[in-house]
Amino acid sequence: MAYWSDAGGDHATVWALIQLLQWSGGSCPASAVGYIYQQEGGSTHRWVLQQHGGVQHFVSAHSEVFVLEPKKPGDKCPTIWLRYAWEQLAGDGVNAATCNFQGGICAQGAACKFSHQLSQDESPLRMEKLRLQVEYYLSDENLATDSFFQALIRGSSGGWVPVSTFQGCPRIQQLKATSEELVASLRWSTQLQLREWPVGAEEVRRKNPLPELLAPKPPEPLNEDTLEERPLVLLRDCCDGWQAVVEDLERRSFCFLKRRPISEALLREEFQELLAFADWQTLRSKAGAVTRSTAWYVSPGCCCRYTYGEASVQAREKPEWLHHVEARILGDLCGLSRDQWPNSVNMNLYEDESQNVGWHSDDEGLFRGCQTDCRIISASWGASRRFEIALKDRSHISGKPSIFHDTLQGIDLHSGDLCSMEGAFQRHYSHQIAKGAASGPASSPAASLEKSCPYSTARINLTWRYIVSHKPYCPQSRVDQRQAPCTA
Ligand SMILES: O=C(O)CCC(=O)C(=O)O
Ligand SMILES: [Fe+2]
Repeated sequence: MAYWSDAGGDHATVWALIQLLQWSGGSCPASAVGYIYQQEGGSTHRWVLQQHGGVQHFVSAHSEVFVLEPKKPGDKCPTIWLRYAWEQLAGDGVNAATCNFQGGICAQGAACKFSHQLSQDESPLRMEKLRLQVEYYLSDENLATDSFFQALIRGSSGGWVPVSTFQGCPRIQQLKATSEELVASLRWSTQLQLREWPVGAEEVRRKNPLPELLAPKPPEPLNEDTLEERPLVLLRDCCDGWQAVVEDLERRSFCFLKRRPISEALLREEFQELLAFADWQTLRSKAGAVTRSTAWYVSPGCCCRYTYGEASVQAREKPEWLHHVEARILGDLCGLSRDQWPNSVNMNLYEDESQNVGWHSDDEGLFRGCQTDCRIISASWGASRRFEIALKDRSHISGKPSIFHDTLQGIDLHSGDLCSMEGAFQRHYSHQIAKGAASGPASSPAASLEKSCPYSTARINLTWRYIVSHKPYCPQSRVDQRQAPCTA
């Protein structure tokens, strides 16, 4: 049967209390935060409370289990966890006013013996990321086409999936989640049911019936010319040192990588120069959070603005100070003569790993990247970040542009690395800079730099592209309709 014991505030404590609060409609006292509940077989808290005559009866009969003492120094204040739980419930449409624990803010003040610090790994944001990712794997949307999880669920008794399975999934691997963290995050799921017994073999399942697996879609006709039919000058034809990340002849799509060919000292100097001199504009999400900063430079005579979603950035003429960076990268490392240099460069500044650019292709009309062969050259300075690419899934069930998750591959871009996207890559593939750090060890000795130097945490990216279709208001629209030099 059930047993109860006191143990400082952990996830299980909060989860049990939330169950209590939801069930009691708010009559449970705010101080009822110091117990942990476990039961062999993993029945619900609600059932046990019912057996004990309801919350009020249980609280008065077992007052000894409601203690507000940390078990060891550093145990986190249960009310901190409660605050996030409260936000979670409020977000899910539960009337937060019925949760009678003062919004989870610790009312003890300095008298509270618990710790109020949360490490980054325990942050509610990370928990939410993990939960949302697992919920996605088991969602109607994913299971309509994901034969792996369909087979696993159909083959298991009761539809249970071991939590450890998700550790094999690319996004979870990228987040470096432990099984314990996954379990902790899933306690907050309203879509999934978690079975926590036996410990170490926890399982999760959908609350709703499994959707049908849709027949695989017939492959779209590719309609791409072969390189023999229509030659394409690739950067690897211009100079050595490029390794293929994508060499998809069928789709005429290419992505190449050139690892850092220059000294750390020079990279750091260039980073500082770009940081100080570029005309950075902050981009924000709809919720107001800074996603990254950007700067946009074009060749003389052009005034095409660059548009990101709802933000539009004014063009600046490529400045003098940029010339030596362009000469090193476009000239020395890409083997391009001056007249072959791209006529625009977009700069991105990611101040830390929470800033990113989500899945997209560089399909702006300016570059005609989805209509013609398009060469894009990108270079990195500072912190390493994960560059991910995947085939586009245009007819995704969600109706929104999406990717084929099983084609996702990623490379770590370190300081000094060059990356290219060429041919019809923008038509067939999407790319992103994922949130979070790169997965492998950084090749740059960032650790040896001063702590305060943003070079160790921030990343600057320059992306060179050819504007081939100027905006109607730009004077160049009347004079310059040349093809990008990659089209032979
Ligand atoms: O930061 C990067 O490496 C990629 C940036 C990018 O994809 C873009 O600006 O379109
Ligand atoms: Fe891009």
